Amino acid sequence: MNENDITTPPAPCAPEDVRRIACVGAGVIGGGWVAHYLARGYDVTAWDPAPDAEQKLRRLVDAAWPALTQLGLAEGASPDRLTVTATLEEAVADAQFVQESAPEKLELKRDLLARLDAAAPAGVVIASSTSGYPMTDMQTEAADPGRLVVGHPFNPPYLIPLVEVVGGDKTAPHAVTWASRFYEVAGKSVITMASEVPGFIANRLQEALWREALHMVANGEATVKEIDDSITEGPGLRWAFMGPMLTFALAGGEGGMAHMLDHFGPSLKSPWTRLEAPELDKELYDAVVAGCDDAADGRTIADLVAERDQGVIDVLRATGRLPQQRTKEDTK
Ligand SMILES: NC(=O)C1=CN([C@@H]2O[C@H](COP(=O)(O)OP(=O)(O)OC[C@H]3O[C@@H](n4cnc5c(N)ncnc54)[C@H](O)[C@@H]3O)[C@@H](O)[C@H]2O)C=CC1
Ligand SMILES: C[N+](C)(C)CC(=O)CC(=O)[O-]
Repeated sequence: MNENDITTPPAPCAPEDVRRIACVGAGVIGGGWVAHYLARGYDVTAWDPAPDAEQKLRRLVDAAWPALTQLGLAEGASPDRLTVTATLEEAVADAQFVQESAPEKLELKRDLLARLDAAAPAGVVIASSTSGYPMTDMQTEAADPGRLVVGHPFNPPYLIPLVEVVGGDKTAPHAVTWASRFYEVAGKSVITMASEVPGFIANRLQEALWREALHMVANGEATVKEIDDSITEGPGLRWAFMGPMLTFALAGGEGGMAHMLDHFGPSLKSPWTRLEAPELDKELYDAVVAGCDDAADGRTIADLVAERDQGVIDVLRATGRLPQQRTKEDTK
């Protein structure tokens, strides 16, 4: 959308000045957002139509609080700063940011986002936690679609840092910029996507793995336990600190990603997955090699190998699969 076509007013306050957040839909993810925002010292209003929603929400926050306390609470943070309202309108009336986390049903999201848009103060950015719907498909009923963005979290939002932010065709670019900055200020790690793609980035990757796993179970090729062990005892150990691209660059030894592609590129055509492999043409080859160089950010292959090896040892230790490191004091 052209910035000149935008009628969406700017947000009434800067991302740094937000104090009051509304969370609409308070199940697994909405409740997790509530816990996160409370721990970061915000005042939170929540609304959820389920009759037992308030008890469930308060139980979720209480259960999360010890972990959040361990991580370090913001000054003044308290579960007492949560207000559960009787109506959606009350929840958002005074909000400076709205996070929608209602069930993953397109019609429901369309109607709810339109209701939130009608009730929230002008310009306030409204983010949807959707796991995969493009905002273009959800913003169809809203009077001001310009302030609607996707803010896709990971479970539980109070511990997993990533939020993927992206707008739809009718989202004002300034709303996307505002939301990304807001999430950073609120302690999240943000990827602002340049364009919409269903499932965003991380869920497309997770879903590919998940579909392949389901095919293997359905065909009797692997058990559920073998699938889980193959990740927790294998690649999952590396993915906690190094993504799949740089990890595979190290499979190319001193030749890095270029050698990895020369060596293993042909196996893209082997029947290793049920997904169709993309053509490994020069453009893709160069983009992957250059992307790895960018991600390495000046670190040599030797630096990355040392980093990976230490990371795997740290993860093995942290998950109780290696003895905790003993200090000289312990061994006296
Ligand atoms: N569960 C997960 O791991 C993740 C879920 N998400 C997304 O978060 C959103 C919520 O999912 P969950 O929390 O898992 O679902 P959930 O089923 O745990 O919670 C949904 C909540 O929405 C409430 N609700 C029902 N109708 C509503 C309405 N019209 N307006 C407002 N609230 C309504 C329900 O009472 C329930 O408490 C979905 O869009 C989902 O795709 C995103 C990331 C991870
Ligand atoms: C299962 N899920 C598709 C709803 C998962 C997510 O959207 C993100 C996550 O927490 O992995």
